[in-house]
Amino acid sequence: MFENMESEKSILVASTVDGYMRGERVWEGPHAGRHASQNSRNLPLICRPWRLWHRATLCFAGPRKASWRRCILGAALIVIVVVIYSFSESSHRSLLSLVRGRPPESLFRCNNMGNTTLPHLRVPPKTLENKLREDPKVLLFTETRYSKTGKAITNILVANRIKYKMEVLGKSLPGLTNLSRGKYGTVVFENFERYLQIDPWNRELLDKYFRDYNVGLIGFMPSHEDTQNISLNGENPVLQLTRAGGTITDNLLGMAWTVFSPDDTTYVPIEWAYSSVPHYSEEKLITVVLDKGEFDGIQRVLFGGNLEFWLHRLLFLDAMSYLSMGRISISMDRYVLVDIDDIFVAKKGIRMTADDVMALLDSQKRLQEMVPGWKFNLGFSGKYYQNGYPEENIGDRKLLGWYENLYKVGSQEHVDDFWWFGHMWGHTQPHLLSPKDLEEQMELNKQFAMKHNIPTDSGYGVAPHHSGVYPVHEALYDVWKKVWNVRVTSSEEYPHLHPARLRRGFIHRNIMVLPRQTCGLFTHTIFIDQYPGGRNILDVSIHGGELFQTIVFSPVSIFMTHLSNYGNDRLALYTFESVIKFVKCWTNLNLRTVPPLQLGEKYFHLFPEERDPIWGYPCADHRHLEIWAKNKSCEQLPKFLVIGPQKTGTTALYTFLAMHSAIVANYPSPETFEEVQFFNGKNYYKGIDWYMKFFPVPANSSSKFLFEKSATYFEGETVPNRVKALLPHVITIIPPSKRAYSWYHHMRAHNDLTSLQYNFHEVITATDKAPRQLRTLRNKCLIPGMYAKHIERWLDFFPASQVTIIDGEELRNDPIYIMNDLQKFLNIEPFYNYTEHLRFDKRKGFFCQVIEEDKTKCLGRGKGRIYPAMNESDAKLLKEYYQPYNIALEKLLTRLDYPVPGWLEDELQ
Ligand SMILES: Nc1ncnc2c1ncn2[C@@H]1O[C@H](COP(=O)(O)OS(=O)(=O)O)[C@@H](OP(=O)(O)O)[C@H]1O
Repeated sequence: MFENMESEKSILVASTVDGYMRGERVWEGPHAGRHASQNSRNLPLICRPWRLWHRATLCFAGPRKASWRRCILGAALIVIVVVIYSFSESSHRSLLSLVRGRPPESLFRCNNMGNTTLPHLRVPPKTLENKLREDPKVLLFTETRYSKTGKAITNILVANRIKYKMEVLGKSLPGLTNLSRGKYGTVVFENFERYLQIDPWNRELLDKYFRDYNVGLIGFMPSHEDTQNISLNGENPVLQLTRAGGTITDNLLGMAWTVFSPDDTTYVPIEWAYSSVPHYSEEKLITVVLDKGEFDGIQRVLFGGNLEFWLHRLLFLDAMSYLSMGRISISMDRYVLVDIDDIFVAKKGIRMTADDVMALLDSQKRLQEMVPGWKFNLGFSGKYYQNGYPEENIGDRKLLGWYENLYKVGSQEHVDDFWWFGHMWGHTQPHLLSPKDLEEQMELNKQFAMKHNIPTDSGYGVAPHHSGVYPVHEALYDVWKKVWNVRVTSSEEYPHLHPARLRRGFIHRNIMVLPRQTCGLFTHTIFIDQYPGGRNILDVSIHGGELFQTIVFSPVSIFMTHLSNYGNDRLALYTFESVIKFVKCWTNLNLRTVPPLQLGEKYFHLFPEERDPIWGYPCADHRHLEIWAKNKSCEQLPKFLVIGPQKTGTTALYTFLAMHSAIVANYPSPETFEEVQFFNGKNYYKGIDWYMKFFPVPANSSSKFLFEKSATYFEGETVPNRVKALLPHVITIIPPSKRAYSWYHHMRAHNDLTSLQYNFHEVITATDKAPRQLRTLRNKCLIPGMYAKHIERWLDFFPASQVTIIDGEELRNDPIYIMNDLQKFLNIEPFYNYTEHLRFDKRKGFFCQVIEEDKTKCLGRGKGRIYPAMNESDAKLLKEYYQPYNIALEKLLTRLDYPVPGWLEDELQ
């Protein structure tokens, strides 16, 4: 094979030079080679040595034999030009041969690949009555929030999307009062000693929980001693752990590791892992042991140390699966797709030659043997086709199959060997183009694809530098759909580049955005001996390190690589063949590759909760800012929100705020009663560009406080999380409990049929058997008044310092005091003295805006309606209904250092 490639290479060099000698673009069509070489004047620099060589040959064989002096001079010139050229272009490539060093080969040899039938995940026995709840969590006891092993554990849990609850112990021992019934599938002690130190009463409680729910324990031994004697009953030690092995009862029937020692401990496999994998030279081996629970009926997996060694991380996952009877298990399927971006884009000298293309194809075949369906996914920018050195231009053509099928147009075999997607015609970032230019560029790339028989129906697209995918540039989504019918893309930037394990997907306007991973190779990491930090860094990543763990911990991985990683030292081939081999050797995972569209569907089938995006604040991440259109500014986003709930005086607050010269309210939305209502409901899916249109474009000099009020935000389940990601501040206000009554009359005033059909009493006393519309009305009437519950949800996302709670009754009765106070909370300048601008209007019965000396402007008829007072029995009923919520509210306000409103005291009497 190697010999064939060599001979092929020499032919290719000759063909290229010949093509350029003709002064044409070579191999554009089947008959391109037929013209005689007439036009050799305007040769590119690269071909000059060839001309000199041609001259030199005349010394010996030409019709006009030159003098010997001229010949020697000519020869010397050739040598000088070649040497200078070779060195000036690249220290790694020489002009005539483009010969490079040998690409690296995998150092790792797997002893058992393909020879072992690996044990599979232990499924919960069907006969056993398993009392664990569905969707159990892990309960993790850590020493501090930042302890090393604790962090390693949470990183693994987060990467695998395993739910957990963390209890930071500090100096105390575990409080077991909040052990929810059957909720935890496994309990993990970052320091196993803490478990042993629990007082007998609490220990019995915890052990009972383990037994009742068939839950096991994972513990890590602190590393201060080499030998630990573990006594489970406080008397005779039943386990002796040493950091060089274990005197243990059994080993795990896990899913991830493949070799079991003959004497039933993990010592041998771990020793083998340490010794067979390059780069790991630990002095002491840490073993993992299983206590089968024969002593007290509780199964425990104990790690003799931390999780630094890669194999232990797999064992940890296995242990959780085993101890939770399979409930906390991750799937065994892993989908891996490798994108090669920048096809045709790389600069001269670091592009792929024909040899590189053959190596890519050979590697693809080898990968297919390990991973069914493996195909590289090529993203091209047609503008740079044939833009390299001659040998590289042959590489370009070879990717498309032109060379071998010179006389068979339309049968470009290599085109079909790969999957293809459009990158961008000139590799320009979409946010830098006008929508019209963007469309033109995409059209050009598509025309290019059609001309070269590249398939255009993959439904996948990738934007250069991820620009426009996230933060979303709507024009990109529009044009992608229009020109390419793109339905799936990928980005490293959502929600942020770092940390990589937290990258997630979302769907926007029916385009699936998948998280993309880096494999440690970038456009300029192309030679193994120049790998940043040394080759060892890449090799560690492959052999159990970051890259290996990315594949193991994410069911779907799309890797980003570039054309240059497949030329030069072909580092991408080395990297992927090595890591796939390593994964196959050490795990039972089923590796697969499917085309991007299928991959997208798979991803959101696995993680449906990720479909909905959470729009982040673009200015908090400098990378996002760089790929956000220059005409956009975070100054066009509100600085705070008035979030409701409805009927608590929010319109009065909104109006009074907007009176301030430094505060600017949103433009009214005609669709939703003037409120924007972005963070709840469907508007959120329109994206932040849509949202920003409700606010004035900031003038350079102004530092206005933009805000909006949507009374529907308060009780929306998803709202606090969405607001937190986008806006730095939020305020909320609190109304009296009679808001339910006000809301009911508001609905009647808006001719809501159900509220007209049923009286207030019928609404608030409707049971769950009542007609659906009545139940909906009842819920909307009553649920927002459970203030404590909703405010607690907001406080899960915001520090209390970013939330202010305003007493709605006070706002109504003394708005001047409230507004002056609020200005201080929001740090708004200049100070606006509301004393001069608000006045009580006797006719309206409320405070109104002072327009002139003797003139006020009040809120419209819809605010401060006149309706009969609530009857006493309903008031009593509601008082009882809201009592537990009001008690919780009183506690909450006291905790947050707010005065308890008078109306709340009344309610609680
Ligand atoms: N200054 C002033 N003028 C008029 N109304 C005032 C004022 N301050 C507070 N309120 C009370 O605000 C209640 C309406 O609340 P909202 O504006 O939040 O209602 S809405 O959700 O926007 O429909 C409204 O409720 P109703 O009395 O039931 O109409 C008022 O009691």
